[in-house]
Amino acid sequence: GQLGMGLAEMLRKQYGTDNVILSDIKKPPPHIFRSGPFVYADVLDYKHLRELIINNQITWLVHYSALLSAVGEANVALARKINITGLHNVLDLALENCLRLFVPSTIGAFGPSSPRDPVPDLCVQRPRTIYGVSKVHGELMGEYLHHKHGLDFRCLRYPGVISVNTPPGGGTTDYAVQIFHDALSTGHHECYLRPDTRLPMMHISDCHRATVEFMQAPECQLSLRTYNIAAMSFTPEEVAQEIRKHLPQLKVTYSPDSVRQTIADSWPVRFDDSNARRDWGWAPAFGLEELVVIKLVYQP
Ligand SMILES: NC(=O)C1=CN([C@@H]2O[C@H](COP(=O)(O)OP(=O)(O)OC[C@H]3O[C@@H](n4cnc5c(N)ncnc54)[C@H](O)[C@@H]3O)[C@@H](O)[C@H]2O)C=CC1
Ligand SMILES: CC(=O)[C@H](N)C(=O)O
Repeated sequence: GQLGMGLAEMLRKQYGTDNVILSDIKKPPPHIFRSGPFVYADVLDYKHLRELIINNQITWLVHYSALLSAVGEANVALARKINITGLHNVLDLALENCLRLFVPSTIGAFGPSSPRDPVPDLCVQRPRTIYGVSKVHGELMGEYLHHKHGLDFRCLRYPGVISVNTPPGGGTTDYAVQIFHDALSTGHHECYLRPDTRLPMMHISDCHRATVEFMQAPECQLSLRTYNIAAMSFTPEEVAQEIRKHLPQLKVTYSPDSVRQTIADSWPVRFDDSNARRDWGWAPAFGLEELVVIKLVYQP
């Protein structure tokens, strides 16, 4: 997906093009296919993953494959398979082959009984989506294998990521990507969330940088294996208002979708990322103002 392609690009700049293999079950766009090694790999195919790891002398594994929150609710059986069975395959392979393993978690790993403003790293986690349940399971499995067998498992809970202008994978925070696309094309965005729905968000470049910096942090600096990372929190109304500073004609109408609104209402409104800041020096570069400028003026 979007996040994997961007992260591969960043890692290739640091570690060399041929030293980073991108994989998916979907065909990437031609410029990605040409930009470095790409292989087909299904996370449900354990033997094939093992073959890839051994034949390519893999040392780090970044596991991004997942069904996101809204799509997961629409297909729970598939989400369970990809998000849980797929994760188990990856955990076993990482342990077996002494790989450093990164798996992202999400604001979706919290639920209505978690503190929401702000949510700390350690608190009640009772999410009500299959996506959230699978992510909490991932956090716990990774930490368990770290403590029991020394697996170098690292996990960041990402906010909603504002990626480039391509269709996102069916999440609850996708409107925040779509609204920029609509602002620049038709000038009209129909939002599936209520105007006052506040959620933690992050520009994709901050997300990639956090991931790489966290992966590179010496183990002795980490007091946790799963950290919240934050950059900004906004509502549809606030982001629309900020966009109108540049494109005053933007029109936003609201037609809340009950599935995604219910999910959003159960998620944190703000992330407490003080542990990430203290332990390995996390600091975001983009707030709402900078996000809107880069999206509308430079459009990455
Ligand atoms: N985009 C966001 O706002 C956030 C993303 N994350 C996490 O980051 C990761 C990446 O997210 P995105 O790139 O946004 O999602 P995405 O939906 O764009 O990408 C997921 C990728 O997984 C692939 N996939 C599906 N089934 C597979 C299988 N059986 N084997 C191998 N690959 C398979 C899909 O083809 C897709 O390219 C996910 O784990 C997600 O939970 C966490 C929080 C926020
Ligand atoms: C925040 C996420 O994990 C993802 N973007 C989603 O909305 O499902």
